[in-house]
Formats: sequence, structure tokens, C-alpha cells
Amino acid sequence: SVPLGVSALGVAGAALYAGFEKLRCSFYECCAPRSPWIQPNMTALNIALTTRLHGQHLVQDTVTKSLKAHLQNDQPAKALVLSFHGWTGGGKNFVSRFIAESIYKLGMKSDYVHVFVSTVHFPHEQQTDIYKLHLQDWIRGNVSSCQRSLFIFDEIDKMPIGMINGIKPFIDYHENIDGVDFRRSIFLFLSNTGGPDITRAVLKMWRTGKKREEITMLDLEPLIERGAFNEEGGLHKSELIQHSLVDHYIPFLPLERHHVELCIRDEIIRRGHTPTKELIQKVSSEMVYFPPENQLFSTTGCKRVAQKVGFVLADELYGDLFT
Ligand SMILES: Nc1ncnc2c1ncn2[C@@H]1O[C@H](COP(=O)(O)OP(=O)(O)OP(=O)(O)O)[C@@H](O)[C@H]1O
Repeated sequence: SVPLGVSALGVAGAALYAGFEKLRCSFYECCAPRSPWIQPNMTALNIALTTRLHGQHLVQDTVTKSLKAHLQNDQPAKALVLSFHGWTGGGKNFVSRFIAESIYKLGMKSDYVHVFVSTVHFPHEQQTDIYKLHLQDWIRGNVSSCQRSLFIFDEIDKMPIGMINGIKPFIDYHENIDGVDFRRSIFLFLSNTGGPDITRAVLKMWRTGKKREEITMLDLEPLIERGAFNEEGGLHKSELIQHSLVDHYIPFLPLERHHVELCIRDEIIRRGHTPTKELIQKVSSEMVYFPPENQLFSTTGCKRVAQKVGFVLADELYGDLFT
């Protein structure tokens, strides 16, 4: 048996360590249970998505609901996997940021939020096997230090297929793998796959006189699933899709001119100026729209709005100096 003095010393040591950890947690980000740094707030997320995200009613609904369900469940059956699809500049990265901010006090700067951009992190196709091992080690390492980790894979359509399949064990229905439990982590996959299909479908509905807000998930989800599956690259033929490990395919609709104008208004206000109708029009007329016959959608969504507003404001304020 263990001598009394030694076990008392052990208990005292553990208590001291716990006290130290608690103190450290009040100054530095930590992932302990009930950590003040990880306090999911789905009401804040809902408000952000309703007030700051324009023209994406399907995203608002699905994202908040699925996150809420996952976060409220202490023993989720698997990691949550959301796959964002759609035209460039529709808000996929924007929404990822809101998600990070609604879970972690430090938002995207949290040590538990990890962003992977395929073209930056895995540029050489021939090194797929090595990348895959690194990626697996890296995910395992991160989740073992914090189960509530958020992984954002941007441009997943450009990730070699073998690598995506390498993620599969972590998002599957396993209680643990080598002692690490992955079920509380969240994976976001971002891509343009399915973008043209979504645009075509929205345009078709527009032609039949159906309102954008009447478009439902049922109208688009199978389309994207098929798109993600058939289009070359990324999720193409991936086991993630074959085994239905993606929980929700979330379509981002192409943004129309009036949505872009809302983005312009927000940006002008953010810069401390008054968003007059003329100013908004001036910026929105600098954007490019398609298809040619009705100029319905912005080719770059709300991307580049910030720069364009910057130019137009500079022109308004200092234009005289250079004439
Ligand atoms: N639906 C939206 N509502 C409000 N602002 C938006 C929306 N979509 C995009 N923006 C603005 O445009 C910027 C660029 O959008 P974002 O990077 O999220 O697009 P994306 O869909 O990720 O594009 P890509 O496919 O090219 O990566 C955002 O930071 C945000 O300021």
C-alpha cells in the first residue's frame, strides 16, 4: 500500500496543479471544461447572421440550428461537418469567422481555430502521402489538446482526394482513436463546387417568378451533393460523401445587386461616412454583373466591395487634389 504521507502529497500536488491551471486560465486561453474562453453563444451567431449577412436565408437557418444541436449535446455521435458551397464572394469565409467568434472568445485568433487553405498548404500534388500524414498528426495533436476544436478547410475542392479521405477517421462515428475523442470538434469545408449549379437553379426559379426567399434546402441540397461528388477535385469521389459523413451541404446563393448595395452601405458606415444613395450607386455601378441579358448577379459577390468603397471615398474626398 502507498504510505499515507506520499498519497497526501499526491493529493496536495494535484490540488495545487488544479489551482495553478485555474489561475492560468484566467489570463491565457485554455480549453478546460467550462473555460471562460470557450462559451458558445448561438444567439450572438444568429444575430450576426441575420443582421450582417445579406441574401443568404438558407445559411442563416441551417448553420445556427446545426451548430446549436452539436454544441448542446455533451456526447455527440460524431464531429460536426458542414460543407459550404457557392459562388465567390457570397460569404463562406465571412460566416466561418462568425462561427469562430460565436464559440471562442478570441474568434479566429483562438489557438483552437485552425485554418487550412489547400493551395497554400498543399501545393504539390505528388506529395499527397506526406501531406496526409502531417495533416492527420496535426488534427490528432490539436484535438488531443482541445476536443472543442474548429477546423476550417478553405478551397477544399483543390485538396488532393487522398488527403480528404485521410480526414475520414476523425469525423466518423468512433468513440475515440488512440485515446483521442474527435466527436466534439467541428469541421467546415469551403469550396466553389456546385456554385454554377446553384446559380443556374436560382436563375431558373427567378425566371419562373419564384422569390429568392422561397428557395428551400430541399431545392438545392441534392444538387450540391451531386455537384460536390461529380465535379473534378476536392470532395470528388471522396469517402466522406460516399459514407455520408458530411452533415449538411450549405448552399450560398449568388448575390444580387441589391445585396451588394447592402454590403456597400455597411462598408461606408464602417469607415465612418454617410451612406448616401449616390455614393452607394457609384460603387455598385463599378461592380460587374451577369448574365449579360439581365445583369442579375455580381460576379464577385461582395468581395472587393471594401476596396471599391475605399477608392470611391478617396475620390470624393481628395479627387480635387489631383485634377
Ligand atoms: N452575404 C454577404 N453579406 C454581407 N457581406 C458579405 C457577404 N458575402 C461576402 N461578404 C463580404 O465580402 C467579403 C468576402 O466574402 P467571403 O470571403 O466570405 O466570400 P467567399 O464566399 O468565402 O468567397 P471565395 O469562394 O472566393 O473564397 C467578406 O469579408 C464580407 O465582407
